[in-house]
Amino acid sequence: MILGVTGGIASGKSTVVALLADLGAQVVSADQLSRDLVEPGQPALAALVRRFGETILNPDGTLDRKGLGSLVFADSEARRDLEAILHPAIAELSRRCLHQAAQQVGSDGLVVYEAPLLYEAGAEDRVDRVLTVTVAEEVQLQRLMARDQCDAVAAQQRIDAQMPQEEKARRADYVLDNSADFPALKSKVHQLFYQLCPHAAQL
Ligand SMILES: CC(C)(COP(=O)(O)OP(=O)(O)OC[C@H]1O[C@@H](n2cnc3c(N)ncnc32)[C@H](O)[C@@H]1O)[C@@H](O)C(=O)NCCC(=O)NCCS
Ligand SMILES: Nc1ncnc2c1ncn2[C@@H]1O[C@H](COP(=O)(O)OP(=O)(O)OP(=O)(O)O)[C@@H](O)[C@H]1O
Repeated sequence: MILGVTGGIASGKSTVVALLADLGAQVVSADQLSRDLVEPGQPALAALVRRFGETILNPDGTLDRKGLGSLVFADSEARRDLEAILHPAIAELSRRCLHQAAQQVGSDGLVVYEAPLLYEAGAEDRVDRVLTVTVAEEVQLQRLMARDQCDAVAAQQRIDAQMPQEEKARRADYVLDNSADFPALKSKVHQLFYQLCPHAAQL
């Protein structure tokens, strides 16, 4: 079974996925794959430089993620161009990684595909079921500002660049709200895991 985990920015996807990994799930992360694809020497990085110019590079030739982020979250046309370059490559690589992970865990195991833009990118067909992680709006803003050390304007721009979380929740098979504390989240994640993998409870 491949479970897609999605949700708004800073909703707690990575936190949920880390808990599932502790329980034995194999994880494929779209965010991580998108980072791997823009390492120096990769064709996607060269395509980004052609579109956005050398100023998106740090002096050592790596991608200036903060700089590119400030650019694309303030300009939806630039964001669409970035996605047109990266999403097809993420799609191809994630399909390969998911296939490999599914073979590794076997028929009783759980593979998790962490993908913030699962619905926006039309990636539902890569997974069997979808879990949306939600969080109260004011908690989301606070957690995002604290984690990324950004102001409310920059945080809100990123939130607004994604499909509303209510829509992600409406489309999902499972919804976990993460507005409360870590122990509350952990208990919800464990419950869901044993529902998805009942055999694991007997181990
Ligand atoms: C714009 C970039 C350079 C900013 O890098 P940065 O290190 O600051 O952020 P990071 O990659 O860790 O992303 C943090 C979160 O931002 C959100 N986010 C990222 N890209 C997008 C996007 N195109 N649209 C909406 N939200 C996005 C996601 O919730 C993601 O989890 C980077 O996010 C990027 O290359 N994005 C394009 C690829 C993409 O769509 N990735 C997200 C899903 S695979
Ligand atoms: N229940 C919780 N209580 C307090 N803080 C939390 C809780 N869950 C997550 N956090 C914190 O909120 C921030 C966002 O969580 P996390 O990074 O897991 O979100 P995400 O959905 O993966 O974000 P992104 O979309 O940017 O990848 C992190 O700093 C995390 O430690």
